[in-house]
Amino acid sequence: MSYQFITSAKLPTRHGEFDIHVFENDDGQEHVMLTVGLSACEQVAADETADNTRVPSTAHAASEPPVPLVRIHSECLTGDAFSSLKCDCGPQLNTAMQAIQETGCGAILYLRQEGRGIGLTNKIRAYALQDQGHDTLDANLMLGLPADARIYDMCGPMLAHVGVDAVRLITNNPDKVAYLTEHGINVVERVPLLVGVNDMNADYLATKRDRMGHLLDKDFNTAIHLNK
Ligand SMILES: Nc1nc2c(ncn2[C@@H]2O[C@H](COP(=O)(O)OP(=O)(O)OP(=O)(O)O)[C@@H](O)[C@H]2O)c(=O)[nH]1
Ligand SMILES: [Zn+2]
Repeated sequence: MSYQFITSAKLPTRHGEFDIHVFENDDGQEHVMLTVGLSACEQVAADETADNTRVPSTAHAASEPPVPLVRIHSECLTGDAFSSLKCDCGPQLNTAMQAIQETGCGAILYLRQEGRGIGLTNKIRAYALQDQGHDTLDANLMLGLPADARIYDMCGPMLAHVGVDAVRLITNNPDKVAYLTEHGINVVERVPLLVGVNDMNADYLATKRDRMGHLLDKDFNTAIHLNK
């Protein structure tokens, strides 16, 4: 599958101004990236290269350009748009946008892989099974669907478009770290993100921790609580 950059524009948000970039794959599926400060990061890097012969190495290290803070976020219509309490997606998205604005250098890759890649209709079918008491993993399996059908091969081309080959990745999901690392993107740091825990999603988070390998501790409190 190949991914083409289509267009970009400014996007003011309540967290600050981003650039929004749209990409399309061969099937016409759209993925979106929000960026802030990446051209500024590149400018620092370019200045560093130009000054390299004159700047002592310690000073050079001190003024290294920041590694962009990046969130790979999978579409969740119910959480991102409708403030669902069944998951943590909405608070994760907002917190990541805020944190990236605060660092001044980073990106949100908003991947159109609703319902961990099974699509909205199947996710709502899975929710119906969850209403009957099944957990998030079993509900997918009972529908004959994979636990997680997502792919991440669009991330490399999207990041390359803005010159990023090293990231501080905001995630609790080790699959994302592994995928990027295996595909030539240096994950300098994993930044845990735990926000939006409530009585309605505590079991869901526990299932992700206990059955899906997500890096959340017993009481959900080892992850850094970024701003809510
Ligand atoms: N099939 C299914 N998908 C869900 C469910 N709840 C949330 N999702 C989807 O799960 C995706 C988000 O994945 P998560 O497992 O919450 O988190 P992650 O992206 O793997 O990991 P983090 O980077 O730590 O957030 C979004 O596409 C949601 O639409 C559910 O109960 N069933
Ligand atoms: Zn969600």
